[in-house]
Amino acid sequence: MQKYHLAYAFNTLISPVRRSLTTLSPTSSGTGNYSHESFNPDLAEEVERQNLLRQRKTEWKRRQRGQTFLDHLVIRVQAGNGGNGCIAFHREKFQSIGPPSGGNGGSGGDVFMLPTPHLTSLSSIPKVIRAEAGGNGQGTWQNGRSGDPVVIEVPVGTVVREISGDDPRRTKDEWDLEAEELEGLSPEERRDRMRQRRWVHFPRYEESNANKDAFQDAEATLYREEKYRRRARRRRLANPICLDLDKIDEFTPPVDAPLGTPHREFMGHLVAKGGTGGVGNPHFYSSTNRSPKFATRGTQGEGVTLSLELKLLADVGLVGMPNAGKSTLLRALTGGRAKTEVASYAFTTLNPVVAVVRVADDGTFEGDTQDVVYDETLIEEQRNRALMESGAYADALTRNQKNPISSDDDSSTDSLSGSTYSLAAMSPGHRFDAVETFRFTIADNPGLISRASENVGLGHSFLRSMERSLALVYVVDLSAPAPWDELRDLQDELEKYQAGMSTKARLVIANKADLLGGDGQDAEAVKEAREKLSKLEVFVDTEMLSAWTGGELGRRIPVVPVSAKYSQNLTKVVRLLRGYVAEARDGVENSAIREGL
Ligand SMILES: Nc1nc2c(ncn2[C@@H]2O[C@H](COP(=O)(O)OP(=O)(O)OP(=O)(O)O)[C@@H](O)[C@H]2O)c(=O)[nH]1
Ligand SMILES: [Mg+2]
Repeated sequence: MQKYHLAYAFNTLISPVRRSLTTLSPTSSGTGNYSHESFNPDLAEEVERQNLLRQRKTEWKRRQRGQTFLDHLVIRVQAGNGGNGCIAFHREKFQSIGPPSGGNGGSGGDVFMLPTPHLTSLSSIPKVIRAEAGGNGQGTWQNGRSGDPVVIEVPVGTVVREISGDDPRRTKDEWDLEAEELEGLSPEERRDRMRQRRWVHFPRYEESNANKDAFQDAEATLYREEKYRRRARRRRLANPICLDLDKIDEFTPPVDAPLGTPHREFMGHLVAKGGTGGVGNPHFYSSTNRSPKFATRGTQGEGVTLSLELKLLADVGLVGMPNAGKSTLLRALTGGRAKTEVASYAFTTLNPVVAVVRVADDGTFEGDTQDVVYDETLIEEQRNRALMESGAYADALTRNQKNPISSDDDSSTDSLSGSTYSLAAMSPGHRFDAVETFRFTIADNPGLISRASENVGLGHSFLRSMERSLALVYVVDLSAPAPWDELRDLQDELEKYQAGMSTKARLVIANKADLLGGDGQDAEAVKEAREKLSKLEVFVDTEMLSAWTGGELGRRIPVVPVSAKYSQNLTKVVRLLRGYVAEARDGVENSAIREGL
């Protein structure tokens, strides 16, 4: 109970400025909706500044304690420039005046983006990525080598959007840079600059080249070709990159491909194309120009600014206030395998953690045992250390040995509380002997509090990892004085993040039910607990459902009282979740088939 108040004390920790601002307007519900009379641009600016500061602090908090989880990032990608063409003339013994022999420049490296299943965070992606430039052409018809492509590996579930238009973060391309450079110059100066950017001349031949018809013809052709490139660029700008990398694409050659067709590795989605190489002087050789002394430069590779957003793909997302017991629940549902921290202070979990729930045909799941206690991780560690020092593990079999821990000797009694702790809970043994027939992923998330949309607490940006979940589950603390208020706030915050998001909620888990009803002997306490639960059910059935499109959904949200710490009543939770996930997956598959048709 004390923890609960602590969490709420956090909620009320608002800066004096914030407090003065919110009291200004009667219409303010914390979303910046100030009434017309009290609107003051200075104050609005101050609110925005405070919001930004809080947002930065939130980001900072989420990267604390060596956590390398990163779910949004802006990167600059620059494809390689094309290499320049070469001006050379062939020379060999007894042939002092040979034909032009300059090689072409190599093309610049492209940049690809490839979804990879083994990544779970964007933290390994550098902020600036450059592909290699193509090599310059050389004498004796040697073409420059092409620049190596760069493949950016991103986690599956990343959404890539190009930052375009007038956004100051957008990278300027070669046309923008040239337009800037030419601004305010006289026509002659402009022509000279444009020539410098496009042509390479044989040493000391720049002047004479400019006066030659052959060069002027070549220049006219080059500008004509440039028109196509400008048109292609306009088309590109009108269609900024938008990729949803939610599945792993693989390149498979067609089944009827002829034998010996090279199997190319799929490198991913092209995000920036490398520049093309310039042409060497043999390209300009003709009957009227036997010794061309000019070649073209390579073009610049495409440069794009991309915003990456990681929307983790977990089937089920847990939503709850801090300390509601989401992390404990995740550990209980996964047989202790989920590596998520549990502690009695608010905002223990700073970033989403995804784990797998394995279910057998008869509805049992991995870790489906009632004699395991999932305590706070620090306490478990201390207990574990004490057990190890006392030699309790000396005879324990390793998990690779068959039947790792027998049910008779896998528990030891805690002398302080008298409760029984299984060794299996402390060293998660994979005791799931039944045949797994269904599995789904579940994501534990940081706590969501009211006013999270204003970046109070950890903000609500982590909800992006739940946008794609097939089902959402509210986790509330049943021992709290008014769990229905928690639910109301959670629903509000989900809606503020994305309208309609709360319609994905399928289940309300009333956790910490073990704290109610006393020891079961006190009839009064049991009655009180029952009343509280039924009040919560009535709230969910009436107020919460009516908030969703006037209750049109026609779906009831069950309220399940559980104790995550003592693994009580979790089989029902898993059974329900399994049903929702299977139903949603079928729906997704059917719609995919419909779209395919
Ligand atoms: N008695 C009891 N305590 C529980 C239960 N579930 C969790 N707790 C305790 O509640 C506290 C908070 O649990 P967490 O799992 O860290 O809660 P959380 O929702 O993940 O909290 P944040 O990560 O801060 O958002 C811990 O001290 C847990 O031991 C339960 O079913 N019964
Ligand atoms: Mg947690």
